[in-house]
Amino acid sequence: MDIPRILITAGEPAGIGPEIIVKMAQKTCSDQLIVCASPQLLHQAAEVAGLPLTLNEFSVGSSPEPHKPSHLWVIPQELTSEVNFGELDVDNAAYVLKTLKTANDMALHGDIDAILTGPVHKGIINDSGLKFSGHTEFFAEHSNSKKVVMMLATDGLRVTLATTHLPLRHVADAITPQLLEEVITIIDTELRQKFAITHPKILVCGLNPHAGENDHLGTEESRIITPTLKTLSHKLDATIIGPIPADTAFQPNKIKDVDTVLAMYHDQGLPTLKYKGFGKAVNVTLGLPYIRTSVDHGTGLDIAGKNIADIGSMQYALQFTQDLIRRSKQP
Ligand SMILES: NC(=O)c1ccc[n+]([C@@H]2O[C@H](COP(=O)([O-])OP(=O)(O)OC[C@H]3O[C@@H](n4cnc5c(N)ncnc54)[C@H](O)[C@@H]3O)[C@@H](O)[C@H]2O)c1
Ligand SMILES: N[C@H](C(=O)O)[C@H](O)COP(=O)(O)O
Repeated sequence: MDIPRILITAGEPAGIGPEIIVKMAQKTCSDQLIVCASPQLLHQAAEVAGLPLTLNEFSVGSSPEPHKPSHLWVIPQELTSEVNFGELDVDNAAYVLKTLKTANDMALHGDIDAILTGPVHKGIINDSGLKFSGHTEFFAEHSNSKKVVMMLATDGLRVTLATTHLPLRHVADAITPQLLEEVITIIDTELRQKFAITHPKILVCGLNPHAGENDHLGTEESRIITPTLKTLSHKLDATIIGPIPADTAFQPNKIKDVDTVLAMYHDQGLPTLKYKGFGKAVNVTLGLPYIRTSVDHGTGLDIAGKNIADIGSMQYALQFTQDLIRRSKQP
């Protein structure tokens, strides 16, 4: 029997990532769960959670085994500094990126079937002198992917983003025909391949208030978005609707039969998604040569070490990852 291998990165060591992994490890799972993290940190998180944990070092040549509750396979990575939950430490930033690089390399090499990432803290990584915008951009760069797309999904809504971790003042300049064409083509392809949707329906938000209000509140819609959507409607076998004013794009009757809402920027799309589904949503990167998913939340520094972190999103992301793997293996 083919048992998929899912590699989980524990993320920021001082955040809630290690705790939610240890909590999730108590559950059953038909796939093999491997964690790339410091073993000492995972034991520290198990102590905080008051839960049993047995770690075994993972070896690529071993036969895959289904997950055993309270056990985890581990790819050890050394921390530089001891961790106090809730307290960021620049000295451990390189450790975080090493876990991501290890996951990327193993996925490219076919040693694992998917990567599921725990939350990282972008700020502390940059404070350490290492340039980092997010997992999405990191994995795109390290897998040599020309373009990738961030999607967050919960039951009844998938939001995709034309731009990701970009300062708001740069967003308008980034919205070009080429960017929209690349992004929408990836969404169209991946909705078919990863989600088995035969004729994708994509609702595209405008950039400006009221989608530009006939050019009185911005011209990106008439100059860039509308003509590009027209071209793509002829080129792709997909229904592309828009640009729709973002303030009403998420009305239930508008989204009820669309496969994704494409927002022009991070905080145009994600607040709605996180209002609807925080704690039961997943982040997935479209356009990578491997499957990569993540939780919908951040490092939760305010609750780290308190044993109150909820594992809902981690469980949702795990189930979603398993579904993606199964679908990818279907002929
Ligand atoms: N997947 C990722 O790596 C990811 C995702 C989002 C944010 N981040 C990063 O996380 C850091 C902190 O971001 P933030 O404070 O805006 O968002 P956050 O998600 O860490 O916290 C927002 C609020 O939600 C609560 N919360 C988060 N996860 C929870 C859980 N599992 N159970 C219970 N409560 C939970 C927190 O306590 C906090 O009150 C930032 O550096 C951000 O960039 C990373
Ligand atoms: N944009 C994501 C969110 O708000 O949930 C988060 O920052 C994580 O992004 P990456 O997966 O690129 O790290």
